[in-house]
Amino acid sequence: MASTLSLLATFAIIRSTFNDFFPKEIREYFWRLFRRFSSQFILVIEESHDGSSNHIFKAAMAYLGRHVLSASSTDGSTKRLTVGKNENARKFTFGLDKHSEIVDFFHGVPMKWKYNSDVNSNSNNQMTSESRWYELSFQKKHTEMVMSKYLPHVIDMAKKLKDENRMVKFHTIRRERWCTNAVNLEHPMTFDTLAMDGDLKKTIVEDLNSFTNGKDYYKKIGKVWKRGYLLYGPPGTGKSSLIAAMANHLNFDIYNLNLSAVHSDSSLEYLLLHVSNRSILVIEDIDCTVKLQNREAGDQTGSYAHVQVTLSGVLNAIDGLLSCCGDERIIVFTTNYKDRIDPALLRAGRMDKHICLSYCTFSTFKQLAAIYLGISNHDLFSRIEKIIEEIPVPPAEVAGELMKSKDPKTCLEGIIQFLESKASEATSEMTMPEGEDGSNPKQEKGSKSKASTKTDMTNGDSPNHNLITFLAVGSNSKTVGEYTIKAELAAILRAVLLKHGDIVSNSTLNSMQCRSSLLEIACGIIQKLQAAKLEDLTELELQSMLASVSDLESVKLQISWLHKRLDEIIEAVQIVKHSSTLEEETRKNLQAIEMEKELESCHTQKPEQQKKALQIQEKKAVIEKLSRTISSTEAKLSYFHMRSLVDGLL
Ligand SMILES: Nc1ncnc2c1ncn2[C@@H]1O[C@H](COP(=O)(O)OP(=O)(O)OP(=O)(O)O)[C@@H](O)[C@H]1O
Repeated sequence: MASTLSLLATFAIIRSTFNDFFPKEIREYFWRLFRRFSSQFILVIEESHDGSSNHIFKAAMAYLGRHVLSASSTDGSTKRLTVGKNENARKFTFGLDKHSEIVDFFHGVPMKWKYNSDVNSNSNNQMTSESRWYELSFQKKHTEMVMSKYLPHVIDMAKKLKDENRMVKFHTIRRERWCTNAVNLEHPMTFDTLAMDGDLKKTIVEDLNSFTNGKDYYKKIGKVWKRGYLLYGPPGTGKSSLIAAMANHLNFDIYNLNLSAVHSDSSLEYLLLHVSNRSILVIEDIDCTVKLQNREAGDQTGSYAHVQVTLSGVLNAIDGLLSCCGDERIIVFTTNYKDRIDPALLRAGRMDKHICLSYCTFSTFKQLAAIYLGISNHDLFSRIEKIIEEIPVPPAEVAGELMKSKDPKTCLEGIIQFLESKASEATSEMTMPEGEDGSNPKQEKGSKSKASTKTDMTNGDSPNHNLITFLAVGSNSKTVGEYTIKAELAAILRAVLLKHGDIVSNSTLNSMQCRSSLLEIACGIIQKLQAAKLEDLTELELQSMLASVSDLESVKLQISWLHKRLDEIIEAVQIVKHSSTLEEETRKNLQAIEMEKELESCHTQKPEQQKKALQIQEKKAVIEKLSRTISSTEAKLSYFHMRSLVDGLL
């Protein structure tokens, strides 16, 4: 490379001497002659091409913008560069100044770039336009390589640089359309400042990187280049922060889709068709949209009655044909209550990764202390470790406490005080009498205790490890055999073990605490069924129970009998729904017969009378068929109407 540079420098000196001694016309004659025999090739890349802007010119501008600083000048002279930054760019952009040259080495081959510009003026010597072009010169023998490799490389790199340098935008909805003026997302959260347990952060980053580098892979397997993440966990555990970190890491825009601001599936469709590639579509608090299913079934009551988006509209957005209209897209659902989400949304292939964000563990606390106070250890850490593992406190609350003082000792003492007061609150709640349903009235519904939200990341295809529930062993717990379980469920567990044996003995979870938790979930489901009548249960509730049972089965709990019973109950609930439709149909047919009869009596002409009589006969046949279906569905239902939903299970 050094010898090439000195050659270029010598060439430049000869050229300048030549310019001093010969007039322009002679110089140009010599240059033409020289070029004819020269082994050099020059590509002229003009700003516009065939009347529109030249893609290669723009790419060259962006590419050289990055390389000008490190590239060599052709003759060792000072490089003249331009520098600028526009509002939507993250960094400065550099460029070659007029008539400047640089050499870029591609696989060791020198590529000489020169930037030119010329002002076009009219007869009054007024400037009308400016022509700009690059000259790329290289040795003729490299022509093939330049065309097939170097120019595509310039274009690819330019695209990457442009993506890297653009500001991340945050798009919101206004009147069922994306706002035209998206704001810059200046959220400072990155994966460096996000505190997370164990390897979870590394796993997420690797997953994102392999997704963005996976264009060819997705093409090869015939799958749309998109990825779905479900982020779940209690409030303040970092779901929104994780989304911001993802967007900053990938430099992807965020499209915040607030479903309650969308009033029809067609508006949803429109919005999704106008989400750009390389973006993250966020649907927060998806558990609220579970109501979608009820709306489909005609439930227009409640706080979601005004929302018209249906479940199938949302499903179509995730994995229907609509989802194919775009590339390199990420869809993120967030929820505080995973168990309230419609199981259809969680089915394999829809949400590829389920990420649980949990309460603050000691490891998360240490990361937060390093971020906020810049300390990796302190004498007070051991006290914090003891308390923090015992109580559910979201990272957001710990972060709030860490901001109260910059002095580590004062701040950590404040945190200890804060955690201790939380612990004493929790103790007083534990000793309060339980509500009718056995729940602690003070504890937020759906929230789990600490161990139940242990951070984990599971594949959407194998939902399981999020079942571990923390068991408060105390006055509310009882031991049945080797297992400790909520006192109110002890009788059910005893009956289950008696009838089905040790259903947890083959479980993939080994500790007694985890096994007890699995049994507690199963018994909780049985308890709900035991207390309910068929008409009390919605299909949604039952599907959610079924999802939990499937999760339990995936960790080898032997409860196929409970699975089968839930399937039967769901079928019965569907029959109830169906039978009311059948009854409605029968009523309509009866009404129609009455009308036909009246019309029949009005007609004096025989053919008309015969026609009406025929129509009446047809309607009667339909009614007969309907009543046969109704009585067979009633027979099926009577099984559950006459006995408990768990009859024969215990
Ligand atoms: N894991 C974390 N690491 C660092 N900071 C965090 C973390 N979790 C929460 N925080 C801090 O708490 C604030 C609130 O957290 P965030 O909004 O991300 O929680 P969330 O889970 O999205 O809550 P919600 O369910 O209420 O929307 C963040 O702005 C951040 O400062």
